[in-house]
Amino acid sequence: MTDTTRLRIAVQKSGRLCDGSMELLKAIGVKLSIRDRLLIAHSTNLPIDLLRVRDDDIPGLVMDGVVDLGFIGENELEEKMLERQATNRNASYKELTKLDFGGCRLSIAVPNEFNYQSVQDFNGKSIATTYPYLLERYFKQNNVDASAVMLNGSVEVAPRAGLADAICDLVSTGATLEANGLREVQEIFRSTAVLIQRSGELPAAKQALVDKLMPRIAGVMQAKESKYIMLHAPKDKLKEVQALLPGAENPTLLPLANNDNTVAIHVVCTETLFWETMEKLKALGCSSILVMPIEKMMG
Ligand SMILES: Nc1ncnc2c1ncn2[C@@H]1O[C@H](COP(=O)(O)OP(=O)(O)OP(=O)(O)O)[C@@H](O)[C@H]1O
Ligand SMILES: O=P(O)(O)OC[C@H]1O[C@H](OP(=O)(O)OP(=O)(O)O)[C@H](O)[C@@H]1O
Ligand SMILES: [Mg+2]
Repeated sequence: MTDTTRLRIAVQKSGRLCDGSMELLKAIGVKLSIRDRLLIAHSTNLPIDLLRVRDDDIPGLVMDGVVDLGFIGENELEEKMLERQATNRNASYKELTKLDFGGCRLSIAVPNEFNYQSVQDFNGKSIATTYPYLLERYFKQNNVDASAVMLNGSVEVAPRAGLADAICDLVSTGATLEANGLREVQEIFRSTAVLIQRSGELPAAKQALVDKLMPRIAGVMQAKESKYIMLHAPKDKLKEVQALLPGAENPTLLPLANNDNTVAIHVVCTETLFWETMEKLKALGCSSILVMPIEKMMG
């Protein structure tokens, strides 16, 4: 019998979302004992079980209430939602937070020799994709009469293999398209990984655990974007120096031994400090400029 008191979280077993999800769980203090072959992994320090599955299965597991939470790409989530709505199955869930990994776009791409002018060029054409519902919604919105050819993998070889005129697939750097002689012509959906929860109420203890973990997730993501900055600055340039530091509030000013004209500034910046800004600080007379990563943050 499965233990229903433990929070069940679905994660992709291997693939583009796996590292981001597992690193995040580790960073928020969930210790896991993973055995590669096994579908289920138990946390050794919290009442959490991980279900390690193919990403396609995650929206359905959450919508059917089989798991409490799931890490999933918005593209897959939206596709499965449309599919379930079309077949009168429950498609509800709650989005807890967007995540800072899994960023990509779903785009239509055509062979380099395809003379593309506008989306109307797809009338009467066939497009290979793993996301037929998202693609059909897009064509419907644009009054295009095209057909989707469903392929679960190797979508990018479909035009060369004579299976379709164009493709609609995920793109990040564009390297896959380029390697297959294809050109991105139309973005139809922008996606990032998200953490979702099943709809309906969780038992109080599970909800309390989710409520404890969510600020930790926010803290980890905020820490990744933030930097701890230390520098020495001329006292008479403090205003100018502060104006250059992105998202910095209330810096700490510390006196320096045997130097009345200079102070040390310690500050947390909520954005990356670019080389250009460091060069401007130097030009103002600042020295010993250090930019350090922050591991965790709490308000
Ligand atoms: N190039 C990319 N860069 C960033 N994120 C991506 C990229 N490709 C896909 N993703 C995101 O990661 C999710 C999983 O992609 P992946 O290629 O690992 O899926 P898959 O081959 O369907 O894996 P599975 O075996 O679990 O079904 C995608 O649905 C998308 O949200
Ligand atoms: O624009 P790019 O940076 O080239 O990324 C896009 C590729 O990444 C994903 O596949 P992945 O590499 O995860 O392999 P898969 O096809 O086996 O899922 C996606 O399905 C594209 O094929
Ligand atoms: Mg998949």
